[in-house]
Parts: sequence; structure tokens; C-alpha cells
Amino acid sequence: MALQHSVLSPVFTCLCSLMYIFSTGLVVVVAVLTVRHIWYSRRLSCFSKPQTRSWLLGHLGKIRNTEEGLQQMDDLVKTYKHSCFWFLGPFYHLVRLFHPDYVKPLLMVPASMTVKKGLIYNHLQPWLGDVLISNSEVWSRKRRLLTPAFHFDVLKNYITIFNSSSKIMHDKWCRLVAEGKTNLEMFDHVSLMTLDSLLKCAFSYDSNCQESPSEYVSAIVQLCDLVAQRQHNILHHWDWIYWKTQQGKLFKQTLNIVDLKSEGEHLKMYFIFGTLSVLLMSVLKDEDGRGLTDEEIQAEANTFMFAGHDTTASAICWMLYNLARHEHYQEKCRQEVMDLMEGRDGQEIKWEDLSNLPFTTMCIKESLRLHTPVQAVSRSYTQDMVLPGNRTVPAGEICLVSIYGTHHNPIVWTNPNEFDPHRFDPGNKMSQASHAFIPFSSGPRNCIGQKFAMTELQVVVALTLLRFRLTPGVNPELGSSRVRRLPQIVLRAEGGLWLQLEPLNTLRLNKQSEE
Ligand code: HEM
Repeated sequence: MALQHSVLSPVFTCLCSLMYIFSTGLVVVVAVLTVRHIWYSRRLSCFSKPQTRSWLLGHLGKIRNTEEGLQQMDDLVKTYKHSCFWFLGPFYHLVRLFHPDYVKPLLMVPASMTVKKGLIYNHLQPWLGDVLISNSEVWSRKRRLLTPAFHFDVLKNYITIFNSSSKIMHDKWCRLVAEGKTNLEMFDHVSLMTLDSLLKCAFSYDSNCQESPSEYVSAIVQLCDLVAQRQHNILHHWDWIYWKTQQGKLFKQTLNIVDLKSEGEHLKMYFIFGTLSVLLMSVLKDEDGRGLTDEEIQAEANTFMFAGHDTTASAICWMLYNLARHEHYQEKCRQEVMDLMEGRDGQEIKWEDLSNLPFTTMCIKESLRLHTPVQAVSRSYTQDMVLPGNRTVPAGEICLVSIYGTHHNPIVWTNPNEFDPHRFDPGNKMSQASHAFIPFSSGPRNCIGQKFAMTELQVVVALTLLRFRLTPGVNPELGSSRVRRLPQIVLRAEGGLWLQLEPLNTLRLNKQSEE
């Protein structure tokens, strides 16, 4: 008994000390969070604060990545008109902005004063390195190196790739329709097609991913899904928790697959000799004659795959959906493309054709407004930012610039939930208003791939209309043609986006496929 006591007593003392340290630590953390919370709330009191759950939890759990979440955003924009202040417990304090006059001064700030900071960027870092998220000098050097790779002269060369990748997808659709499968989920097909063309453009690498599964391509898709899942679970925002979870472990495993240094040594070589990379490697050296290191090439490749494929796929799918819903606009676009093709032998969109698709381009822009692929971008600033109405965003504060909110703001757009391509008539002032239409963000940190994306959109949409008539499909999960939007990293649809396809010119297309 005495022996037992003598052993237990140091254990007991040790346990007590641990509990004491733990509870003191907890009290300190709670105190720091509370003081920080009160401090931020005071500084942001110039912004309206929508109703909270409680003074401490704030709007935690109120941001929903569902159809209802988007409708809630519509209400927020209607009520608060330009901006408001949200906080997610004592952890995150956000200024949400959704009016061009508020968005513009923030997006146009020089890159040297801008920090890309927010809920998602940190989760991308292990995959993308610092390209998308890096700040100031690191970013500006890379942006300088990359910009010429997106010049018109380079983009021109990609037109053939966009044509051929679309043809592979369309041939597949024809085969499925011939088997009686006329109701198809668009994201599955279009995402593979955008990945296929991106791999061909950036790596000169023919993955054949539209026809047979590719480990690399599946890994990219999985990483996108994992980043989206992580965003929705606030506990997973802390690295020390996330890396211990199953999802965190899966993320690490999947990263190894896209690692050019291990699995994809051949991909690295492709990237180095690919069209884009020839420019990056040989022509483009910075002032000190430095090119990109191996790590930078890896990060660059990952960034293109992440930033370029899902965004463009989302834009294409929603555009096709909008045309399926509005038959007369679909017919008008098809007529425009057919007029262009008259007298030609094949069905190939050329670079010179792109400026001769004015109505189709108006529809694409309207679709990018209504179904904005990227919902929001976030920023913080190295100094206080003064906005209209003498409101100040303190330095270091996270600003969530809502592209969706700006595109759906009824002060800016009449009947914002209607698909009306005539908003983008060249003479229409509404769409010309500065920062009313920002699908690719704006300012120094805008999308470097916007011309690439617009070109791909024009080619894919024009060819799809030449070959298929589209009508709304039936979503098997919902058992109807109802569509519920799903705002993830890009805008998707719950249970997928289903369309009915009716091939046009069947004979001609079959003949081409046989060849
Ligand atoms: C419709 C298609 C696309 C949309 C809607 C879109 C949208 C955007 C937006 C909103 C941003 C700003 C992100 C932020 O500030 O956090 C961005 C950045 C970026 N995008 Fe895109 N994007 C598209 C296609 C592409 C393509 C095809 C590529 C490459 C091939 C690309 C490469 C990038 C890169 C590298 C950045 C980071 C730019 C920087 O920080 O300097 N994007 N994109």
C-alpha cells in the first residue's frame, strides 16, 4: 500500500501540474481571442453588422455553401447594398463587399500593398506553393515571367488544341447518344476536356484523359475536392488538426501523385518543353538572368492545373445550361456560328472567327455574370483602406470581395437573376460600368488566364452548338430538371448539371469520326 502510494503520488502531482498548465493555457487563449474579437468589432463598427447568433459566435455556421447560401447572399446584397461586417466566432473577422464603388478601390490597390489572405489560400499552399498566394516581390517576379506566355501570339497556337479536345468530347457524346444515353452530366465530361486541353497547352502532353482514366488527372480532381471539403469544416482550418485527419492524410498522398519530381518525371520534362514553358524557360529571364527553379516549375504547373481547369469547366457548363434554358438565344448563337461556317469544309473554329461571334460572346459574358465561376476573392492590406462613406478597413483585416454579390446587386443590374445577354450590347452602359462585371477579378492580381479562358469558351460553345441541340436534362438525384447551385471552389450544381443532347448533322459528324 505504502509502495503504491509512493508511486502514485508523483504521478498525481504530475497530472495536477499538466491540468494546471492546460487550464492556464486555455484561459490565456480564450482571453486573447476575446480581447482580439472586441478590438476588431470596435474597429469595424463603421460597417453594418447583419444579425448574429450571439455576441461571441457571430455568424459562425451562417455561411452555407448551398443554393440557400446564395439566396441568403442575394438578401444580404438587397439589404446592405454595398458592404457589411461578419465574424465567424472569435476566429475570423471579415468585411464583405458587393458594390463596384467599394470593390474597385480594394482590387486596384498596388500589389505591393496587397496580401492574398483568407479562408482558402492557406489551404492551397501545400499544393500550389506560393504562386497564387505569394505576395509582393515573389509574386511580381513570377507574374512578369508568366505574362508573355498568355500573349495573343501564344494563345493563337492553342486554338487547334481547343478544337481537337472539343471534338474528342463531342465524339464521345455521339457514342453515348447512340447507346440511348441522351441525358448527360456536363461537369464530368467538360472538366476532363478542359484538363485535356490544359495539359496539351501547358505541357504539350497528350494524357488521353478523356478516353481512359489518368492517375495524374484523377489526383488533380481529388485535390480540388479535398480543398473544397476542408473549407467547409472550420476545425480543419488548423493545420495541426487537418494533417491528422483522414482527409489530411489523403491530401498528402494525392500530392505525391501530382509531384513532378516523383511520379511525373516525364511530366516535368513535358512542362519544360511545352509551348508555355519554352517561353518561361528560354525567353523569359528576369533582370538578373534567373529563370525558374525546379520548385517554381512544380508550383507553376500545379497552379495552372488548379486555376485553369475547373474554372473554365464551370463557365462552359453553365453557359450550355443557360442556352438550354433559353432556346431562342441558343438558336441565335447557332445561326451566328453556322453563318460563319458556311461554305467551309470542316468544322474548325479559327482565331480570326472569334471576333465574328458577337452575340455568342455576349451570351458567354452574361453567363459569367449570372453563374460566376469564382464566387469571391479575399484580400488584406498593409495599410488602412478608406472606402466611400468614410468607412475604413483596418490594415490586416480580411476583405471578402464578393464577385457573385457584385454581379447580383440590384442597384447595379436590373433583374439580376434573369439571363439577358443584351446587357452586354456594346451600347449598354450598365455592363460598361467600372467593376460591375468582374468574373476574372481585377487590378494587379486579376486572372492571368482570362484571354485563354475566353478563347476556350468561344471555341467549345461554338462547336457544341454546331453539333448538338441542348435542352434541360433530368437530375437523377433530384428526380427533376430542377437545378440547385452548389458554390464550392467554383460554382457547380448539386448532383451535377444535366442536359439532354440531340446531335445535329449526325451523318457528317459520324463520317468525320470514322476518318
Ligand atoms: C472562366 C475561367 C476562369 C475564371 C472565372 C477565373 C477567375 C479567376 C479569378 C477570379 C482570379 C483571382 C483569384 C484571386 O484573387 O484569388 C484568378 C486568378 C488566376 N487565374 Fe484564373 N480564371 C479562369 C481561368 C483561368 C485559366 C484558364 C488559367 C490558366 C491557364 C488561370 C490562371 C490563373 C492564375 C495563375 C491566377 C493567379 C493570378 C495572380 O495572382 O497573379 N485562370 N482567376
